Amino acid sequence: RDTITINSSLSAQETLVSSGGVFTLGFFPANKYKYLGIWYTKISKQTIVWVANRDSPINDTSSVLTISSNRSNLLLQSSSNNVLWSTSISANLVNPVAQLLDSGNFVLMENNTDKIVWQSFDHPTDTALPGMKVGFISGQYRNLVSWSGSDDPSSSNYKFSLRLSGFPEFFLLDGLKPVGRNGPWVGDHFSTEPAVVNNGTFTSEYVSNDNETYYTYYVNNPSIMSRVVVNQSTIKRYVADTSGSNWTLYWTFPSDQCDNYGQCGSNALCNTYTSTVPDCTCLTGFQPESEKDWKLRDTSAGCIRQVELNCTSDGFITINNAKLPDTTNATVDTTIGLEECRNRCLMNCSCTGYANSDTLNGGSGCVTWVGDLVDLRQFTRGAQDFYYRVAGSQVPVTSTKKNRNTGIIVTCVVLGLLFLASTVYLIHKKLRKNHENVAYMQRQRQISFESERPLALVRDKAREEGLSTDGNDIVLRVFHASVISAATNNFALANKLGEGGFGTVFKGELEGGQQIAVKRLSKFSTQGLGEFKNEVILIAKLQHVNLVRLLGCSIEGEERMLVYEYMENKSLDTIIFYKARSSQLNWHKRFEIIKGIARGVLYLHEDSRFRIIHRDLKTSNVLLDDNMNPKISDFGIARIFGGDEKKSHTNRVVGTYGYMSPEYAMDGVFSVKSDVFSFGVLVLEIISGKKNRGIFSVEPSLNLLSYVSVLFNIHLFFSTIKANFITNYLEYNSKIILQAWTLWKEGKALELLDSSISSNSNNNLQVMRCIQVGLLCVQDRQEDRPHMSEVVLMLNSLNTSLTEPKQPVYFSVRDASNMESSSSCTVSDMTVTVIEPR
Ligand SMILES: Nc1ncnc2c1ncn2[C@@H]1O[C@H](COP(=O)(O)OP(=O)(O)OP(=O)(O)O)[C@@H](O)[C@H]1O
Repeated sequence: RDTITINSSLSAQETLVSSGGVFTLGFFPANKYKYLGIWYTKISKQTIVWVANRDSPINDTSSVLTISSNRSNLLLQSSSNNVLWSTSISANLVNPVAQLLDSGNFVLMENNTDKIVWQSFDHPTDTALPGMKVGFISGQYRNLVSWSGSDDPSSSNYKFSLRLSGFPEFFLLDGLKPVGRNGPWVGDHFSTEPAVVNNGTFTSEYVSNDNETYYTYYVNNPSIMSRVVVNQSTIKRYVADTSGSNWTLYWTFPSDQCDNYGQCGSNALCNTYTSTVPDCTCLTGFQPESEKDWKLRDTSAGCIRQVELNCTSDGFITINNAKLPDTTNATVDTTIGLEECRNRCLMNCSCTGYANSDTLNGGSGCVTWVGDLVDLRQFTRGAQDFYYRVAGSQVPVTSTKKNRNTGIIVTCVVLGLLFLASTVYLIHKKLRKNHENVAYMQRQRQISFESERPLALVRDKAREEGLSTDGNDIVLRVFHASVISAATNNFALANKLGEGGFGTVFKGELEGGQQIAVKRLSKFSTQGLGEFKNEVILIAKLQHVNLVRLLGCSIEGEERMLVYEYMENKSLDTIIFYKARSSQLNWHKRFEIIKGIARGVLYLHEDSRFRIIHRDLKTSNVLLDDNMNPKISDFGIARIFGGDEKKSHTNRVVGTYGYMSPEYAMDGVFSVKSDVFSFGVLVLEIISGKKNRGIFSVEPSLNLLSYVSVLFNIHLFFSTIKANFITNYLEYNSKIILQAWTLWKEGKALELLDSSISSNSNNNLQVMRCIQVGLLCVQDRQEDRPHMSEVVLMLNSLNTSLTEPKQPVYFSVRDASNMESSSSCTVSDMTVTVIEPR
C-alpha cells in the first residue's frame, strides 16, 4: 500500500511503497534509535532521502504514524502516546489521506481531490530530489541540512542555504561561517559551475522574484534517478539508473581548494590550472597585504591596492572565465546592458567591479560590487567576464591585439593630422571668403552658450538661496521607498501608466486616498544625491496651473523616483490620435488646451524665476486633468539627468523626432525657440488629430559628417549622404507641417481640422488663427519664430493682424529641382550646399 487513512495507521513494522515502487516510507534504525524516513526501494544500500523526526529519535519498538483524530495532522507517536513528530498544521480535512508518491514526496491531502495540505518536499532534510524547491519560498527558507554523521540523521551545523541579500546566492555554511559559495545564478547555471551547464540530463529551474527565490531541477531521462545531498562540508549530486544499480558521483562542491570560501583572501584570484594546490595571485594593480605571509602561502589577509582609486580617471581590467566574487553586497539591475553597467560603475566612486547578471544570449543585466572583491576564481572555459576597477595608471595594455589596435589608431591619427594640416590652408581660405559663414558659426555658438547659461545660473541661484539645505518654503516630500512601493502595489504591472525615455510611470494611491503618478527613473545622471535633491527642489518650485505638480521624490540606494499628481485623463496623445476617443475633445476644448500649453511654456521661458527650456514638448508630455485642463509634464527632468544631453542615449534627452527644430535636429543647438518650434508642431497636431512624425531613425553621425565635410572640403561625397538624410527626415518628420503649409497656401487651411470634430463659422476664426500661429512657430529660422509671450498674445487677441508664415525650408529642400545654389549661410543654406551636386 502507499497510503495511510484515518482508519489505517503505519506501525513500526510496516512500510508504505509508492505505487511505481520507487520509494519506501518506514522506520529505519540509526545511531541506536529509530527514525521515520523515506528511501529508494531498489537501491540495495539503503539511501535515506528524508527523515521526519531527525531531532526526536524513537527509542521504543511500537511507535506509530497516524492521522490525528481531528483530521488535521500526521502524528508520530511513541508507545506512551508522546508525540515525537507532527506535521503541525490545522487542516481540518473531511476525508484525509497521506500518500507516498513515486517522486519521493509524502503528502497529506483531502481524499479524491488534489488539495495537498502538507508535503515532505516543503520540509527537506539533507537531500533535494527532482522537483523539490530549495531556497526561499512562501516566506520561509528551505535549506538542506547535513546529517551529523553517516549513522546519525540529527541536524548538523552544515547546511546549504540561500543568502537573499545583494545578488542572491547559495552558500555552504558551517554554522554561520561560509565554507563555499555556489555563486549567483547567471542565466542557465550557477557562477561556480560553468562546466555543468545543462548537458541534457537535467533541467534546472531557478526562480527569483520579489516573493521567492529558489532552485529546483528535473531529470530528463526517466530511466535515471538523481539526488543532491549535503554531506558535512560538501554538496554532491549522484545519479543511478532506475534498475537499482549503485550511485555514481556526478558533481561535487567544493571540487577543489579554490572552491573553499575566500581561499586566497580578498582582491585575489584563485586557480588550479597547474597543480591541485591553489595558485593565489593578487589581481593586477593589487599587492599582498603581507608579503611575508603570502610567501608562506598564508593568503588569508588578501591583497590591497597599489594605487588608490581617484574616481575620475579609473579604468577596468577584465578577468575572463571568472567565478563572480561574493555578491552579498552587490547590486543588480536586470534592465540594462554591459555598457551602461560600466558607466554606472564608473559614475559611482565606491563601485569596484561589474559584470553581466545573465550570461545567456551574449549577456545582459548588470551586477555592480562595492568594497573588496572576495572569493574570485578563474576557470579555463565556460564562465563569464568580470571587470574590476583600478586606478587609471594600473590599467595594463598587454594584449597584442590591443597593441596592434593602438598601432593602427596612432597611424590613423598621424595620417589624419597630416591631412588636416594640408587642408588648413583650404579651410582658412574658405572661411575668410565666406564672412557670413563665420557669423553663422558664431551665432550658433552663442546660442549654445545661452542655452547652457540658465542651467548654471539656476544652480548658482539655488545655492544662493540655500536650497541645498532644503529651503523651508518648499513643500516637497521625500517619500520612503516602501511608501511608494505600497502605493503602487509593489509596482504592479496593472498599475503601469506608460513608459518613456526616462523610465516607467506607475499609478499609485497614498494612504489617505491621494492618487499619484510615480516615475521610476531607469537611468540617472552623474549627479550625486545632493545635486539630485537640489534639482528636484528647484523643479518643485515651478508652480503653474498648466504644469504638472511634482509632489516629491524618493531615493533609495541607486533608485530615484519622482512623484507627481495623478492626471485622470492621461496624456494628450492617448486621446487626439485615436478615433474612438478624439471626439471627447471638441474644438472649444482643443483651443483651451492650446492656450493652456502656451501659458505653461511661457511660464517656463519667461515668467518663472528660472528660465527653463523644456526641450521635449510633445503630446505625450501634455497631461489632462479630470476637466481636460492641460498640464505640461517632464519639464526640467532633462536637468535631473545632467546637462550633457549629447552623451545621453534616451530619446527623451535628445528630443523627439517630429518635434525637433531643424537647428536642434541637425546641429544639436537648442534655445527657447526650439521649444517654440515644438509648440508649433503640437498646435498643428491638436488641430488635425494627426501625428507629424513617422518612424525614422536618425544617424547621429550625420552632424559629424557635416563638420568633416567642411573641414576637408569634400562636400561632394558627404553632401550626398546628408541630402539623403534630410530628405528622409522630411519624409517622415514633417507630415503635418507640410500638409498645413500646402492647405494654407491653397487657401484651404480649414481642411486641416480633425474630421472627428465639427467646426462652425464661430470657430473658424480661432481655427485659422491657431493654424497660422502653428505655422509661424515652425518656421525654419529661429529669428522668424515668435517668442512665447507673442504666441500667447496672438492666441488671446484674435483681431490683431499677424505676419504671413514663411514657407518651411524643408519644403524647399524637397523641391530640390527649384534650387540652384546659395551663398548665404543660415541653416537653410547649409541644406542648399548639401544639394549642390544634384
Ligand atoms: N502624472 C501623470 N498622471 C497620469 N499619467 C501619467 C502621468 N505622467 C505620465 N503619465 C503617463 O505615463 C506615460 C509615460 O510618461 P513619460 O513622461 O515617462 O513618457 P513619455 O512622455 O511618453 O516619453 P518621454 O519620456 O520620451 O518624454 C505618459 O504617456 C502618460 O500617459
